[in-house]
Amino acid sequence: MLAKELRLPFKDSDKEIEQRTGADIPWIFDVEGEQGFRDREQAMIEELCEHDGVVLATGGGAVLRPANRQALRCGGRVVYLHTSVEQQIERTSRDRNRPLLRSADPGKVLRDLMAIRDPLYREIADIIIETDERPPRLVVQEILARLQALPPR
Ligand SMILES: Nc1ncnc2c1ncn2[C@@H]1O[C@H](COP(=O)(O)OP(=O)(O)O)[C@@H](O)[C@H]1O
Ligand SMILES: O=C(O)C1=C[C@@H](OP(=O)(O)O)[C@@H](O)[C@H](O)C1
Repeated sequence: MLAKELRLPFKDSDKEIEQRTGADIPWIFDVEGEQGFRDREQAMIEELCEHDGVVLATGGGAVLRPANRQALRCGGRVVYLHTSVEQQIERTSRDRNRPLLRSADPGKVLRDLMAIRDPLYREIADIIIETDERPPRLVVQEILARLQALPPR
């Protein structure tokens, strides 16, 4: 939706990894482990951040590696779509495609992940937007307005 408004191509790093490997992400986690997936993710993010004029969506763990944070910062503006853990639990409860959430207590996993990742997202974000109880259309409008208000780099 954002890419359409900005008239830019949209890239999803997870989808690109799946297309290139011909395997889905749960399969990559099963066969290569999380580190194997993270290596593929890092290579993909470094490649995609070199493109100009692209809206890039990453997986939620992309901020973990310093190399990814640097590539994302250098590549353009970074927007952190903040969602409370309560909403994350609700939004992911019917989704079986997230290997890290295959747990007896996905709420605890999400709380633990958020404690580690939230400061990392904040470290690199140019813009932080609250998405709880706000439809995607409003979130996109706010991103557009806040991008326009940023001083040039
Ligand atoms: N602002 C929003 N309001 C309601 N539901 C949302 C909103 N943003 C995303 N969702 C839903 O939450 C789920 C996870 O969103 P997704 O974009 O896949 O997150 P991520 O890529 O960060 O894992 C999807 O079902 C999506 O439709
Ligand atoms: O949070 C994570 O570490 C991950 C999130 C996933 O992407 P989404 O954020 O799109 O679910 C995907 O990259 C992989 O399963 C790891």
